[in-house]
Amino acid sequence: MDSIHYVEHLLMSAKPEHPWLVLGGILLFVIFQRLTVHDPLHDIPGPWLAKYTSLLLAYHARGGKRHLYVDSLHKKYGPFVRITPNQVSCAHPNAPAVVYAQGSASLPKTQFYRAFYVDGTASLFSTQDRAGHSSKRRVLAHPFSYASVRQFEGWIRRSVGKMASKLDEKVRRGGGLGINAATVGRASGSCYGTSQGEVDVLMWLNYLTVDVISDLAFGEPLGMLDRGTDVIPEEEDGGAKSDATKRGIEANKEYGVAAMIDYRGRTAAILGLFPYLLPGSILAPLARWIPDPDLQRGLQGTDNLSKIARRCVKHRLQSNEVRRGDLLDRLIDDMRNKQGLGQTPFDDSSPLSPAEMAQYEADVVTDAMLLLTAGSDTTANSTAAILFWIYATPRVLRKLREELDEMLAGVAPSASDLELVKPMIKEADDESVADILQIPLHDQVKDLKYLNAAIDEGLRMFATNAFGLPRVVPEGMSVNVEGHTFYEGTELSCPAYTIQHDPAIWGPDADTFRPERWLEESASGLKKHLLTFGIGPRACIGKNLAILQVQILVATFVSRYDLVLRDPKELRSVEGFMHKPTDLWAKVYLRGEGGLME
Ligand code: HEM
Repeated sequence: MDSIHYVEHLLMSAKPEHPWLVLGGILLFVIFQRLTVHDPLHDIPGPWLAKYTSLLLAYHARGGKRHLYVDSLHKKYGPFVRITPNQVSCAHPNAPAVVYAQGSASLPKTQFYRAFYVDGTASLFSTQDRAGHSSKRRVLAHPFSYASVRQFEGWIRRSVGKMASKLDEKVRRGGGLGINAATVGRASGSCYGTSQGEVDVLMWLNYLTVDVISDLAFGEPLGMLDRGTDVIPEEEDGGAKSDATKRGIEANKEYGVAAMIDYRGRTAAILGLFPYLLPGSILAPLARWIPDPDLQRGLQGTDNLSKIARRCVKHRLQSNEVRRGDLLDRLIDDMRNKQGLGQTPFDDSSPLSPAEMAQYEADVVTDAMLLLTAGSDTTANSTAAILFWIYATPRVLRKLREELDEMLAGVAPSASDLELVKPMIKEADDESVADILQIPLHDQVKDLKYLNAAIDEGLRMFATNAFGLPRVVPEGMSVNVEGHTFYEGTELSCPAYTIQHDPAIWGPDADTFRPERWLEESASGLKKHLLTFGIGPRACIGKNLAILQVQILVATFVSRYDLVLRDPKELRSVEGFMHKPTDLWAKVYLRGEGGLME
């Protein structure tokens, strides 16, 4: 046994109290080192403890309000604040262009992202080095181009149509919506108070987006909308469930998919601040000993999600199903091409060795799981936040309805529109065709000015991506941000929430939801300050898919439903890696049938 494995073995077999001794030792060592070695960030202000340890930031990350904490630091110390021994938060309006620069000036991701490795494998998202990232990004760039994403519109509208049909049916039955409100494992597990006559709209958006992305990335919807819950049930009917459900069994007994994604993000947001606890470090096994149930749920969530992804990918690799042209097909195609395999079937005659097949599968699984985790709750949370702001601001709701009514009046999607949704027609039964037809076409809504302004404004106000995404100055390089020079090893981040609420950029009404600001003459310079999807070479690759869904969803809700929000004054939220509403409880009525004045 070599020394690394020996230490790993010792840690794995240590009693629970020993890791704390190790952690304490590490902390003392770090403080000693900081006191004796030259500190290149000595002139950057910030809380004194941040000079020595990331614990203070981790404490606020654990509380789910890191962005508000960092925002308060900027209010106190100015645009540059030291938030950990190595990291400077840069809230100057010009900072994002440098920190997230393109080309040779681009800065790689920090070690923080190792918190997202799956079974030791880096995904497109968590790959740190620039070259490795570029080659992975090339693989997925085409499937996520606008032209490709348009081909998924049929699948998306089928799921949105199914969601609308379910909501309609329950609303028509009367008594409002309280369906499955108490289901264990719903999203962040944060449902509160009574559900009488109300529905948590956020949960339905989660069912929808998990179904959409599993349809595109795993080959079929995971059946959340059908069941009205995102908990994949245990075997209960002797095998009558869908294949996808069967493949999820055992992987998801306690929490819903949204909850697993949520806990995973929260855990990564904390562990990512301590690289020596992350995969690749010999101390990584210690993370499993930290006595924090939420943190352990996050680690378990990653294991469970990767099990679901692995089963779905394996099923596709081994099946002789007709190609669907979905993201999974494309991931598999690209990997096969890269390995010069063409369409060789994956059976006993495969030219691959078992080890090669295992690596091949691990890569596809990691990216399929990335798509599920990066592409589902982000879209649901952003849509929920936008709907909150729209329904909480009656003036905006009225204006938006005028615009939508004019566009949709008399031009409801017809059978000929099915041309646009061809890719899924061969799979559609009469019921799902009827569902699809009640949903606005992307072509009808994509260029609506006020709709898009309301979406941008909702994303600005809520900031789904709220804390600063960290980048590191690489070896041999230095970076100048507004007169401050940062040297190799320094981590830089731009706090999206703070920048998106900066009165110097947005004016004195920066904290007001006012879509009109995006339509004014001065608006042309604003887009670069909206960091929702990130900017630069690591910006969101799924933006086209996300925007397409958000536009269709917001148009569907606004033109179809009245939502009477339980609390129009506050959208409660929690932050892990992403910032998300905890819920969106509302009484739901068909438009004009109750609740809201037109
Ligand atoms: C409104 C919804 C979404 C938001 C707010 C969002 C936000 C972001 C942000 C801020 C990043 C940069 C992260 C970083 O630098 O650490 C990112 C990256 C990424 N997103 Fe999204 N995203 C959304 C939807 C999607 C969708 C639908 C998908 C795909 C199905 C997706 C896939 C990805 C991937 C693969 C990356 C990593 C890209 C890379 O490193 O090259 N996202 N997203």
